[in-house]
Amino acid sequence: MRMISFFSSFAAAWRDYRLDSGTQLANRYTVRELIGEGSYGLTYKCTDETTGSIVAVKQARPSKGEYAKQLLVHEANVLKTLHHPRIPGYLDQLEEGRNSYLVMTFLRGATLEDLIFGQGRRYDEAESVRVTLQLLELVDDIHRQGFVHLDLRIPNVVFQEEELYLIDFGLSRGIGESPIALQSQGRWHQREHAASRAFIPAEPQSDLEDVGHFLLFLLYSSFDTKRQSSHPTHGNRQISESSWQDELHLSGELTTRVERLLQLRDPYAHASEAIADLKALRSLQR
Ligand SMILES: Nc1ncnc2c1ncn2[C@@H]1O[C@H](COP(=O)(O)OP(=O)(O)OP(=O)(O)O)[C@@H](O)[C@H]1O
Repeated sequence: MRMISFFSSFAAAWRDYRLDSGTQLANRYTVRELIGEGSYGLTYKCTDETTGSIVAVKQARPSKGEYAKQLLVHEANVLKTLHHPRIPGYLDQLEEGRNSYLVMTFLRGATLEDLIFGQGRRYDEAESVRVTLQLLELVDDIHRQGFVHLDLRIPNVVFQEEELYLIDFGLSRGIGESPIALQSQGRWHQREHAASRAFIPAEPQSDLEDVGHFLLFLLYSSFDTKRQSSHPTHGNRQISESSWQDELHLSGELTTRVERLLQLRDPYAHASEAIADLKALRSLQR
């Protein structure tokens, strides 16, 4: 059994080899460096030789087969429809050999996950609310365009000069739309993050609940330095809901807002309602 798992991870690593700097894709995009990787994609910073501009090229992770390709095509379709200056713009799609690629506008900056866990950035209550409001404004706009993101997590939020951007629309769906592309998947996919998220209702409330977990992550970033007891697992969306109230010692006003986002009481119906409520809190904090 252990030999099988050794060989399957070896095979996955071999199939997911990184493209070297200088590699040309479709005689147009020159790879400069790998900028990030997730479970389903490897993203490269490339030069578009026809325009001279820097672009981001996301490759469907070869070891994840057809499923990663389906997610990439889905993401491309979403980005073709959705338009916002704070999300990547769709540029192109390529098939080369057995590989599929999505070309999009390049976002400079670091993900919130890198800022908190890599650079030790801390967010106090006021800053956590300010950043969450930036996210909610963007999410509200996405909802108004008829979509839900459904994967609002700190690795999917990028900061460029203190401005917030959102990436990874692979799990995004139209509001009310049924789950995508899981029909042909083997059992091993069922345990994975994307599969576990695929059946979440495509409703604005699902995103608002994720925003609640996002806000807790920001708040826990300063809790970490103050006390050395329990803290959320790296990248894990499920922070213990029974304990954060005891651990974080938030003001009553902020606790109520987090609970409403997490749908533990009187849930917000729309992002705009949460925005108005957090803005009211911010004026109390001043
Ligand atoms: N448009 C972009 N500009 C700059 N960097 C990007 C862009 N898109 C993605 N990245 C980088 O690539 C990384 C992986 O991208 P992404 O999250 O879309 O991949 P994924 O495989 O779908 O991830 P996940 O496992 O979270 O589903 C990101 O964390 C980010 O660092």
